[in-house]
Amino acid sequence: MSKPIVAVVGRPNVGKSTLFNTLAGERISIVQDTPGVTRDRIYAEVSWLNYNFTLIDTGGIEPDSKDVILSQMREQAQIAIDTADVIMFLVDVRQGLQDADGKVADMLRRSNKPVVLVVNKVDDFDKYMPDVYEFYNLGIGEPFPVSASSKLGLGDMLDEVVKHFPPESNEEEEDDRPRVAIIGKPNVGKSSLVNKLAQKDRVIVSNIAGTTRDAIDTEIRYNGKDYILIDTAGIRRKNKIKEEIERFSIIRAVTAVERADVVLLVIDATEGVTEQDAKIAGIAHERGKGIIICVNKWDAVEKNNDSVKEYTQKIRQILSFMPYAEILFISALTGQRLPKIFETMDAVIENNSMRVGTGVLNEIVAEAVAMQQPPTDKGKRLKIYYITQVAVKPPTFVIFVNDKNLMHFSYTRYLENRIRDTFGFAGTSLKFIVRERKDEG
Ligand SMILES: Nc1nc2c(ncn2[C@@H]2O[C@H](COP(=O)(O)OP(=O)(O)OP(=O)(O)O)[C@@H](O)[C@H]2O)c(=O)[nH]1
Ligand SMILES: Nc1nc2c(ncn2[C@@H]2O[C@H](COP(=O)(O)OP(=O)(O)OP(=O)(O)O)[C@@H](O)[C@H]2O)c(=O)[nH]1
Repeated sequence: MSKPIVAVVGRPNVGKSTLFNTLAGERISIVQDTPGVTRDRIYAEVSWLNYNFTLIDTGGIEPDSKDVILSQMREQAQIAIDTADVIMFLVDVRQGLQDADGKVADMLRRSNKPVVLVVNKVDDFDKYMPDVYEFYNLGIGEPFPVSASSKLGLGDMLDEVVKHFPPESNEEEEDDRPRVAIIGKPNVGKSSLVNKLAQKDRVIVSNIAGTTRDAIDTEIRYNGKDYILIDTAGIRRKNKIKEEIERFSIIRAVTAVERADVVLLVIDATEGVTEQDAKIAGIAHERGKGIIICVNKWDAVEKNNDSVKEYTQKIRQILSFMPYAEILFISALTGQRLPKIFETMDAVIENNSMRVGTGVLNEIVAEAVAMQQPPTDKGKRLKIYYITQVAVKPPTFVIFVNDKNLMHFSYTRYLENRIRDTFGFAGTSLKFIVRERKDEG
């Protein structure tokens, strides 16, 4: 089930970051072993009642002259319109209604996207409510008063936001064709790869029914099998600032990965793997998707016998949080290893939804425990009672133990590796949940 996307739009200083932090809370730093992205406040996972959604901050505007602010706000709003299921339009009760707010409101209204008007800095409802009503003039509906910093009014606001989420069982869920997201930094060759994969077999380029987003999906057929390519390269922005281009490529990646079964992370071989590649890779890793690293432009690299080995080492080092990812050296230009991409995609998708039996799983773990004693702390040894797979996409295992605190990351890693020795699970992350069961042993 892909999570709804909620984008926050608003003028500088209205409190976007504050709202973001309040809603995302500690969840922002949950993934310790993935690089930067979550800490950049570009996106975060939010849980509210039974709802989970991805919050995106399209902002990051430097306050400048009024003209610049307006044009940047339009840009932000456009990104939100292109990517989000629901838009939160944030305004500031202290600054009151501004010209730019009106212009952006017009734009949002025309998009027909659900918009929730949020009036921030209402720290005292009695005092500020009369000023809140002024925002009805924007013509985008009822203003929801909140205080992001004092955590007031957020419940009512979120109730309104989740009301607009698309119904859970839409056509996209029933469609069993694999969905492939092609992500990567600007200029690494994403469009070229999409075109090469689609080639003459491109069937339709269309909006897939049931999605409220405007992403363009391409349906392709290879060896008699259908796939849907989720294209993040099609949308062009005339951003001038480097940080903005980066922010936008991350937002595009988040929204595409959310809907995908398998992710092709495209890296430019002529540049080598970089920290920004790692940030984008982290998006797919966090969401437990199948991952294939496509080292593109391999035709343009001067190679020797060690090139593949050297590139692989460097990738494994910079993307150390995803040692399970498949790596392919390709050329979107010449079509080198195109069949291999499809073959690997099929395998990775299968691995990402593979189930293994509880019996054999427990045998493997028992053997692993016999080979390497579980850790102890203050004379108490970790005991592993039982392991079972509870979910797929990604394969998720629950391990029952005597004391959670004794289950170190390194021992989980060890068990993961033993499980991989038997079942492979190439290209997919595995998730482990440790539960305590005090009554045994
Ligand atoms: N009184 C009050 N101040 C707030 C509230 N929310 C945010 N602020 C303050 O407003 C200022 C701007 O908040 P930010 O969250 O940085 O605003 P922003 O929209 O992210 O700003 P940019 O990064 O410039 O786009 C800060 O000084 C916050 O402390 C609120 O609910 N009440
Ligand atoms: N030599 C070589 N050049 C390539 C290859 N793939 C793409 N290119 C070139 O790299 C440049 C960027 O390719 P695009 O496909 O536009 O890259 P993109 O990732 O879609 O770029 P954005 O839309 O900006 O994110 C173009 O000049 C391509 O011709 C390849 O396999 N080999």
